[in-house]
Amino acid sequence: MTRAQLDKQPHEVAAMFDRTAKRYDLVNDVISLGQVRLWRKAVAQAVDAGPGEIVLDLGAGTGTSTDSFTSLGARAIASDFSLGMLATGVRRRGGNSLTGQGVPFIAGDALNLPFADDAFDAVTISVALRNVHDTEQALREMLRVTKPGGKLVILEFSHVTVKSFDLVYREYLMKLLPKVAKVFGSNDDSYEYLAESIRDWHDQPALAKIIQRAGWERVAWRNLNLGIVAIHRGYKPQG
Ligand SMILES: C[S@@+](CC[C@H](N)C(=O)[O-])C[C@H]1O[C@@H](n2cnc3c(N)ncnc32)[C@H](O)[C@@H]1O
Repeated sequence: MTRAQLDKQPHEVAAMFDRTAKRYDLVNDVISLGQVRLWRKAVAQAVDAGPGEIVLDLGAGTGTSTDSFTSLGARAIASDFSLGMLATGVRRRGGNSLTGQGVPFIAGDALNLPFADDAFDAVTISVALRNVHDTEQALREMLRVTKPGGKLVILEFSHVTVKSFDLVYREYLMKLLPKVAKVFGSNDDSYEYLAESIRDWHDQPALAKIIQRAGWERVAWRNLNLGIVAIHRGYKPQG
């Protein structure tokens, strides 16, 4: 378990996201310099879910990550344990948590999902696995609720692969990012935690090993923006 995960208990993580919920998407756009929109498109392409398929977006927050799947015709469910993030997403879609623009918002803990076995064609989690207290248990739960042969797609901050750029990026991450986030409305330690949790997170091969250990097969990854983020993919064994 990483240092940042050790420092914050699950209820503290949920409370932190409750506090940042209203400004979350704006701050995300600003601190990623708009790149988050491209990352979401790449995730939707990796999930590649068509009409009739059902996708679980875990740690979905306000549901912005979920929208990229419904725009391709799939059905998608947004699930998260921060009621503040879910409520913000529901409000933006006109108020009904079960029918708001076709995306149901379901409160649930990634470590103990409120869904049946083999329920989803694909399970995905965007910039949220890092925040879950027990990475491997979350990956096992995702495996349980995915249909045999179904897909896992993870978007997560990762490790920059070009050394000279890594030095610049780390300066931005640890010094500038928390300051920029504060200007746009975050007035607590949430974005210091964000920066630390990114710095302390597994690199690409280490995360791939954890995914395999949890039972997924054919695990592979693709770097975006020189490894600032990576998309990991895996499949649930057929039988
Ligand atoms: C950085 S946000 C990502 C939101 C969204 N996926 C996106 O791409 O914008 C991380 C989310 O993970 C959620 N989260 C963290 N641990 C969780 C857990 N154990 N169960 C469910 N959600 C969790 C937080 O509440 C938060 O909304």
